[in-house]
Order: sequence, then structure tokens, then C-alpha cells
Amino acid sequence: MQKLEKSPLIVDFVGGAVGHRFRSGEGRGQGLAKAAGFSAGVTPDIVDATAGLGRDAFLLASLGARVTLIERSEQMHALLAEGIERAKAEGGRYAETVARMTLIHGDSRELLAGLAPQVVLIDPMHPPRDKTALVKKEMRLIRDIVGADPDAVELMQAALDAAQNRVVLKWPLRAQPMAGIRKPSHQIIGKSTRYDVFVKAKIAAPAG
Ligand SMILES: C[S@@+](CC[C@H](N)C(=O)[O-])C[C@H]1O[C@@H](n2cnc3c(N)ncnc32)[C@H](O)[C@@H]1O
Repeated sequence: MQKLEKSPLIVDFVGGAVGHRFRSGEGRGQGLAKAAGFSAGVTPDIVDATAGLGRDAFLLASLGARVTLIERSEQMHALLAEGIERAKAEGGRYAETVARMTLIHGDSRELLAGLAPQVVLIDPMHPPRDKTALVKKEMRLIRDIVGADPDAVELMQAALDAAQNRVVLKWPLRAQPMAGIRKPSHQIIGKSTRYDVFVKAKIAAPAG
């Protein structure tokens, strides 16, 4: 088995930026939630196929979605598992939120077809873009562990095949659309990021 090296990276859903965003109660109107298909009466089931530090997954779960997180790096997966345990131990809304999250270790290109997800979120490693020193340092630390994601096109293709309703690609604001895949149905533009949304079918509201 590969030896896990100690990393200064930590998955922290309770303190720091994620906890702050959580407590501030930003709701379903934010870009990621809209891109993932949340709307009045609709809370999608989501597979986050590039879990990373689990920030996007935690945010989506905090809005009520069931989220399956897939991470292929053994080290990142271990950090995520620790972060989830800490949030569980914190109790209250933190524990409630991570109770909606299921973490899987593996390669999404192989696992997605078997999960038949409503919505797939893809956020591959891309060139550094954010100016804040913290994000830069954090991205560098992640990059040290996982490298680049040269197979992101293959992953997108697997997601487009497997998703029942939609695929969301988180992508740098000014980057060209990902080459080699179909055009997005629409885009949601954020401050430094945009979401390219590939709609396959409307997400039905639950009956009753
Ligand atoms: C930019 S990070 C994602 C950050 C994440 N959205 C967050 O909110 O913290 C990309 C992550 O996706 C993982 N990844 C890339 N391709 C993958 C694949 N095919 N299967 C599983 N994980 C993958 C990488 O190991 C890396 O940890």
C-alpha cells in the first residue's frame, strides 16, 4: 500500500472559509446551487466526481442535497474522511450536513456509470487563477498531492454519458470551453469561476 505522507492541508468544514460560508447561510440563489439545478421544490441528488477538499460538496449538502463524493487520490480521500469525522463530532448542523455526504475512493471515470446520478459536478485541476495568497498556497499543496488532471475530457465524457439530468463543469472564468465535448446548454458566471451547464433532462420535483 502507498505510504501516506503528512500534508499541511486540512479539510475543515467547521472553521475557516467553509464554516464561515456555512454560517452566513448563503442559499440556493448562489451560482453553484443554480448550476446544479436547485429550484423551488427541487433538491437534486448529486455526484461530485472531483471531490478535492470537499468544499463544493459540503455547500451542496448544506442546502439539503444528498451528495456522493468521489476522490481518486488516496491522500485527498484520507483528508476528506478526517474532515467528515470532525464535522460529525461537532454535532448540530455540521453533523446533519455530512450525514448527507457519502465518500467513495476511486476513479469517477469508472464509477459514474454504476451510480446513475441525477447531477454530476466536475471541477478538475486547472491553471492557477486566484490572486489570494491563501488560495494560491492551498492550490499548490493540492497540486503537490494530485498533480494535474490531464484526463479531464475523458471524465467529462463519462459524466455526460452517466448523468440523467445534467452535468456541471466548474471552469476558470475566462477559459475557452473544454475542447472535445459538446457545447454547454448555458453558463453561470461567478467572480473568478464560471459553471458550464450541460442539461440532459429537467429534474422532476418529488410527487406530492
Ligand atoms: C480542483 S480539485 C476539486 C476541488 C473541489 N471542488 C472542492 O470544492 O474542494 C480536483 C480534485 O479532483 C480529483 N480528481 C480528478 N479527476 C478525478 C477522477 N477521474 N476521479 C476521481 N477524482 C478525480 C483530484 O484528485 C483532485 O483532488
